[in-house]
Amino acid sequence: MSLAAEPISPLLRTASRSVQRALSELRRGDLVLLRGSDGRALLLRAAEMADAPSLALVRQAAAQAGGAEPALVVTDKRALAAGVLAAAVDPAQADPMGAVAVVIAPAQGLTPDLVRLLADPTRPGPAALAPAATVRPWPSAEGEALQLVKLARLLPAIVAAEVPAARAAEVAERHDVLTVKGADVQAYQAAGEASLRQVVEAAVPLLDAEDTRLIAFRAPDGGVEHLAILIGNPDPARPVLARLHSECFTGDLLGSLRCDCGAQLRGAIREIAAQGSGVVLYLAQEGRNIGLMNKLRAYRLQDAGADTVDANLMVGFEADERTYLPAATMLKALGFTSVRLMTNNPDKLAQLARWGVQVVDRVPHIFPANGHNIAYLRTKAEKAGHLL
Ligand SMILES: Nc1nc2c(ncn2[C@@H]2O[C@H](COP(=O)(O)OP(=O)(O)OP(=O)(O)O)[C@@H](O)[C@H]2O)c(=O)[nH]1
Ligand SMILES: [Zn+2]
Repeated sequence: MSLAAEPISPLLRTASRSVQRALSELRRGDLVLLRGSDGRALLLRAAEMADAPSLALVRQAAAQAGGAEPALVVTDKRALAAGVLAAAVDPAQADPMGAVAVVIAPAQGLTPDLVRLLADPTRPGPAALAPAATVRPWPSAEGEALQLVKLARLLPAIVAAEVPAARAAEVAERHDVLTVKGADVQAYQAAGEASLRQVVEAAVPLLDAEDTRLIAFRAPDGGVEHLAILIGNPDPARPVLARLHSECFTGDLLGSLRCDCGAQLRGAIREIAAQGSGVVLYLAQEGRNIGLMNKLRAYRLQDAGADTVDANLMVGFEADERTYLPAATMLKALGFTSVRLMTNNPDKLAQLARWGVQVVDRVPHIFPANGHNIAYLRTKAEKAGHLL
């Protein structure tokens, strides 16, 4: 078993440091100054925390430097759901996950009510006023700002005021605001996922698989942690029985009946133990990588009639925000270059191959519906192409 010890480049170290700091500022509701890779500068904060005083501060700080009125930036999916965009945007303009930034600049100015109404689908407010919307093709400062709030696990919406690039440093200094570069936001994610490193390995006998070791991986920025659940002693020279499991707090831990995650996790462990050896990768990608809070928002919309795919779009995310680069990195670090993959999800097969892991076989991984998750399973088959 090799230790994945690719040295982290000084460039990535700098990028991840400033991105991580920006995430923490945004989660606290503080301002951040983003120098977009399109050369533009935005003073921004997460829409989720915007109230009257914080909107006033953005407005005043930008105006002082000859900047623009604050606008609201959401994804194309959210703008469509909120009725601000009339038609889908050309996917050629989208970021690598498929999102396009849409800037909404209401003629009467941005108010906390309008921000809430347009950004948060679970908190309806007064009727929308059909404000003007501008599409910003990728890469743009707005697109990079949306990636930041997604990484911060907040609602994918920001309040942003453009300031003249020449005065960006002055604005940041006067208001003691952290500056982050759009190029660093772009570099951060893929590079971090590709350089996960093993931190610790320990024996953890499981009810259904006594001969089990947990091998913990951490991203070099100290952030996300993923686990390999290694059962028995798989021979790396042969295709390894493997399951990629995305974290589901509600299903895995609480036994929620809304999904099939708990049954799939325990079923994978049982099946691998029965066959002798294999690995479950437990990926920190809660809610198809939108985070638990946003998944609960999506559940609210599902309770009001949306399906699991549309609910994600209405909150402003893609239907599925996962990449399996971390999974491929972990498999290779464990010495496994070919797998028999337990899944019904064609995207997992395609992405593993894309990241250099050979999938020699697909093992269906289907469990009986439970009365609460029938619509969820049907939607995965009909809309996400699941092989059920
Ligand atoms: N956003 C969102 N995430 C959900 C919902 N229901 C379950 N999830 C998440 O979906 C993920 C479960 O996916 P997996 O079981 O790994 O994979 P899959 O895409 O179903 O594919 P399989 O390999 O066939 O099981 C977990 O991260 C769950 O938290 C939902 O309604 N909305
Ligand atoms: Zn689940």
